[in-house]
Amino acid sequence: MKLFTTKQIAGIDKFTIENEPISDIDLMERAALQITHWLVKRFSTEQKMVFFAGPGNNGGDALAIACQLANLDFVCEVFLLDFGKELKGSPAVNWKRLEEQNKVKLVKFKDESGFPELGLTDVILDGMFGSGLSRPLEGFPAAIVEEINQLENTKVAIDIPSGLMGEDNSLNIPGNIIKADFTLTFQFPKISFLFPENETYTGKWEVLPIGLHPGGIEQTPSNTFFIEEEDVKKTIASRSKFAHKGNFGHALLIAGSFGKMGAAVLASRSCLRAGVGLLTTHIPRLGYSIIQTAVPEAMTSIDQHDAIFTEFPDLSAFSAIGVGPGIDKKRNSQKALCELLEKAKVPLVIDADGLNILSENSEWLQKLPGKSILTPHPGEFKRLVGNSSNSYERIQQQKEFAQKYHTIVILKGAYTVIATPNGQLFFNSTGNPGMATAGSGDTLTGILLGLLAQGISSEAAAIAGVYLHGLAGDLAAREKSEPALIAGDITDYLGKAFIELNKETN
Ligand SMILES: NC(=O)C1=CN([C@@H]2O[C@H](COP(=O)(O)OP(=O)(O)OC[C@H]3O[C@@H](n4cnc5c(N)ncnc54)[C@H](O)[C@@H]3O)[C@@H](O)[C@H]2O)[C@@H](O)CC1
Ligand SMILES: Nc1ncnc2c1ncn2[C@@H]1O[C@H](COP(=O)(O)OP(=O)(O)O)[C@@H](O)[C@H]1O
Ligand SMILES: [K+]
Repeated sequence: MKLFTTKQIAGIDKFTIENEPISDIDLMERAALQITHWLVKRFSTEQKMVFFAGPGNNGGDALAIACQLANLDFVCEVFLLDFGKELKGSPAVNWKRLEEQNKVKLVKFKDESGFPELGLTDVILDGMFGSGLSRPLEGFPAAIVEEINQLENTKVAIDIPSGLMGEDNSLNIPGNIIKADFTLTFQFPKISFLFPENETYTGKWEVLPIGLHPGGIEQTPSNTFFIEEEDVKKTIASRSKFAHKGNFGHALLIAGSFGKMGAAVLASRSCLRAGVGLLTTHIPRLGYSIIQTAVPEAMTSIDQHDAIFTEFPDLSAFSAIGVGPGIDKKRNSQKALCELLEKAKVPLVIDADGLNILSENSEWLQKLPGKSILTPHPGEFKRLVGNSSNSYERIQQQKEFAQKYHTIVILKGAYTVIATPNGQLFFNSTGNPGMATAGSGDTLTGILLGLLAQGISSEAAAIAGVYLHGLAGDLAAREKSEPALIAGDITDYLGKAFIELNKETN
């Protein structure tokens, strides 16, 4: 799914109005109805619905929802922020409809002194500002936001919490943004919802489709995407009846050191489960019996060193190479990594200590084989790329880095972001907080390596790998719970993730 800026979404709204065609007021009614349905399912008519409406279409939505709910026997009150200007267009039509309906208490107020007393169970609907917000809130509307944020009542934001920008909030004033429990957003997730620091404003968010015109969506260019099932299905081909293991690549994984052999085991297992034909795991001498026992399907390549990575086998047999999980950063390992970068002719997946070594030797980044994949978590990213003051800035840095070094950067998190060398960004839609557990990054490295080794392009392997990793985590969490989920479960559920992906195709 393409993701758009709020400005682009306004353009798609306009396109829909002109080309469906549908009147502005009917589109607003359709959007409002989606929210009304959601509210009716969640709340009872015993709870009063208190709306705060602004001067634009977001306010217009609030008025339309109030009208619809009142017709369904909900007690509603509307408080309209009065900026001294008459309402125009659809918001004005909806205000008139409410006056004529005569079921909803309507109040206009100009300053904080007009702020109402609320009952404990009243639900607050925030329809003050939506995607038309042009600058951070200040003065009267900011004071109302502050009052609302102090209340314990359940708060539902219409389209976007008032005060929050759809993309860049670096210059915003944190106290002047509504902190909602739920945000019901129209048609597309707003990009700012995907950043961890904005969870406090959006609460749980849901996308409600409002039937925007497919032609408008198609013709609006975007280089930012939300990864969904259909983006991944096309990457995972079904196997020929006559397939043999030689058809699915030979991966080399360099992982583990004394005390960290688990990383090599986790990554090896998930590489195999991702469907690779052959896997050779290169490990220090003392890890030999561990890997042979824990992962009998893998062949081994044994380092001359007992405890760390200092050399690698002849590379000619391998279709992709993974390096980093648990390798430590000793001087000889650094040297070996540098040599690997110089000799490798196939894409690498570099994770964990592999990335930390690169951070300490940034001039080696020039040596990366084209279309290699780097998988930093935010701490590794900071060491590799530098500081950033917020997530929006960080993904700009990520984009530049991927372009500069012609590499794919996977910044791991709740909404993992993939940056490609051609300037595109892909946000992942799967995964859960149960995956915040030791070793779950190692399993991702294994999956990426397994896909890459099968000849899947680096971009497609990154997108599919991240999605499948999250999906396996989601399926595992369903049965194991989030707290009890451990990294190995992700690997164990990878099979179910492939089946789930296939299910829809048939
Ligand atoms: N036909 C459409 O375009 C649709 C729009 N929809 C709704 O319309 C919203 C966007 O509506 P609008 O473009 O009217 O914008 P908003 O309703 O978000 O706000 C625009 C108004 O707020 C004022 N404003 C902006 N920033 C301000 C600030 N910092 N302080 C004080 N005033 C400020 C503007 O001057 C303008 O009067 C969406 O979020 C969504 O809720 C939905 O009804 C779906 C259809
Ligand atoms: N809250 C979360 N929601 C979804 N996925 C998560 C969450 N927390 C962590 N993950 C995923 O788990 C993995 C953690 O990787 P990493 O931090 O490298 O762990 P480790 O170093 O222990 O292997 C990443 O793929 C990340 O996207
Ligand atoms: K809002």
